[in-house]
Amino acid sequence: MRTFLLRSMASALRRGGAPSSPAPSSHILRRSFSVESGPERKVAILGAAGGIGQPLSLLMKLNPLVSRLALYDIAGTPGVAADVSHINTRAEVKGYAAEEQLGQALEGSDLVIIPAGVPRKPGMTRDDLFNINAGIVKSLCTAIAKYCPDALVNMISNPVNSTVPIAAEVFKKAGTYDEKKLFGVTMLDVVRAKTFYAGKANVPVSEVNVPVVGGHAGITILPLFSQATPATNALSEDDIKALTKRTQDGGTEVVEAKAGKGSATLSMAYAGAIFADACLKGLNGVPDIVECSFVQSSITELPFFASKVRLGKNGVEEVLGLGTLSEYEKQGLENLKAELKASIEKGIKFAKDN
Ligand SMILES: NC(=O)C1=CN([C@@H]2O[C@H](COP(=O)(O)OP(=O)(O)OC[C@H]3O[C@@H](n4cnc5c(N)ncnc54)[C@H](O)[C@@H]3O)[C@@H](O)[C@H]2O)C=CC1
Ligand SMILES: O=C([O-])CC(=O)C(=O)O
Repeated sequence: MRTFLLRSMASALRRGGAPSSPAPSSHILRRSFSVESGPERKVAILGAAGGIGQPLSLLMKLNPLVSRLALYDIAGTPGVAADVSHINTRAEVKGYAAEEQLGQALEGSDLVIIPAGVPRKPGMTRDDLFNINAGIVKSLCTAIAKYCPDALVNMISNPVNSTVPIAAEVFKKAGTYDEKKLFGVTMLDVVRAKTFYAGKANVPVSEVNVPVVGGHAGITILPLFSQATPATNALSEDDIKALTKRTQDGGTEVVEAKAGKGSATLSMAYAGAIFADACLKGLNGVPDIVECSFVQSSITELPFFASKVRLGKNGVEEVLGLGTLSEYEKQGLENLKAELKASIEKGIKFAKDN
């Protein structure tokens, strides 16, 4: 079944003179998002009025798998919720503006997406956000444990390498931890790796796949271009090194370009919406949904690690292995472990001490 959204976008394009069949944007959306509806699914976005939260709220409102959309923020929610609620798609939108409404926002959620917290400014690392964002994530996860302990959680707030372990500890303390349900969103690294690879290898970007493993900060981001598809012989070792560095520094590239006005928001909202869609498809029993995410893992000696993950009715169905790595990638894997381990331990210690 095509959604109203797809039909109306297609007809809008036709009105604008674009070829009537196939409509390019409906094609794009078909590739990126679900076009089927399905069972009732409630999604809550915490931090919904922020730079990521607003476009993410829009994209989740366009997703036909969502029947209820709860938008929560400590500032600016009513305006965003009223605005998004006028869009004539399936999801019924409600805004929740103050801390005492957080419980209502969360109750009955199947999926909670967290882009709440401060973003970087030029010169900062993601870890510089720890002092503020750790406390925000901890209090939001405490509420999730209380009001929707069975929901899947998509953690966007940085530093992801620490905020995911914080969330795990909070859930453990509350007795609600299920490692299958907690995801660090590293999808933007995949989105970037695909875009940069397609440009350099001169292959159609819509066909590209590149796994990105490790974590979500600097050298902990490890794109596996040796496994990129479609494969190409056109790239030299130097090209691969440059692509790897650009993927690792993608966030900083945006922070610098925004020159003090925040970090990636639009591309992150896109990546977050794609990942949330994959989680919902998994919950709905769609087979063979595989995306990269930072999850509890035993594929290396580190307790959390990003890799390909098969999604299913309970969240993580299977954490997939790393596959065959090139010598350069093997080195990258060894190089990232110390930093990733320290970030994970910092998150665990914070949650235990606070
Ligand atoms: N995982 C990833 O790949 C990426 C992660 N990020 C991270 O996402 C986070 C958000 O970034 P932006 O949206 O650009 O920031 P922003 O400052 O534009 O928005 C953050 C929103 O969170 C809200 N907020 C703060 N404390 C809250 C609380 N206790 N409860 C609910 N809402 C609260 C604020 O009111 C604000 O609306 C940052 O930590 C950023 O580093 C950004 C890009 C990519
Ligand atoms: O770089 C940042 O601070 C935001 C982020 O995580 C990204 O864009 O990958």
